[in-house]
Amino acid sequence: MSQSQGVDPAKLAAARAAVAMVEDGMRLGLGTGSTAAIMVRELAARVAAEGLTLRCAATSRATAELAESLGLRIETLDQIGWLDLTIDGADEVDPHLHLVKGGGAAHLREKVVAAASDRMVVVADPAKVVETLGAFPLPVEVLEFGFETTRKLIRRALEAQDLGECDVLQRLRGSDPVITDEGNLILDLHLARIEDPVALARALSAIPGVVEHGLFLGMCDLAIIGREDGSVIELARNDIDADMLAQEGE
Ligand SMILES: O=C(CO)[C@H](O)[C@H](O)COP(=O)(O)O
Repeated sequence: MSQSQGVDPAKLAAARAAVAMVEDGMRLGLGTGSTAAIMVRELAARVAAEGLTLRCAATSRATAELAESLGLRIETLDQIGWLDLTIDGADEVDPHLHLVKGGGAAHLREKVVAAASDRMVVVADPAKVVETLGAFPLPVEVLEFGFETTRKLIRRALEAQDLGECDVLQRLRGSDPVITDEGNLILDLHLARIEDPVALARALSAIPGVVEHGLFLGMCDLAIIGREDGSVIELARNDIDADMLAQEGE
């Protein structure tokens, strides 16, 4: 299709395999991040070549702008109502297809869109596949109002889960706070390992100033992991085995 020069071959392979799943007439959610951006370019090229009729909702302003610049029409989620398929990237994917997302500060809209989709397919490179979530700092979108109080409550929740030693750092771009598309702030939780993502998700969601955390549990149906040689591995839940992890760690 359209792109390939200078594009990460593993991300491109994953993006192409996901775009091959798109059928005429589908209602699609378009993810955010570098892999999702490659997917959007591949999708736009397919639409142009085959004249597909699609309805698309974007998970961020950045994705909406990219898609529209490539000729894809973006509608709001409410205009479309429900989606057949969302294709998005991830920062980490574990053997249960639990995800950490939000490296691009878009996990709030990404979660809303994924929750309104029949299927969520993740596109990623092998570095994203982990046995245990947590090496990637967990993004938490929080309200500006009471920001320090919310940070304190998050620290308390982490202490209750024996994660009290971890840094809880505000995400900055240069010296300015990162502001999300919804006008909120991001705290990154440097946890190293998340032994019990379900318990952590529950504890974070119970804090009023937390708008949304980056744990996506039980939402992803399929992860397409691209490889440098252009091949892909498709992982349904519990398919990520020790062999693959060992191989990718070499
Ligand atoms: O969750 C996300 C944005 O909020 C991205 O999907 C995630 O950060 C992966 O991005 P990339 O494909 O650039 O590695």
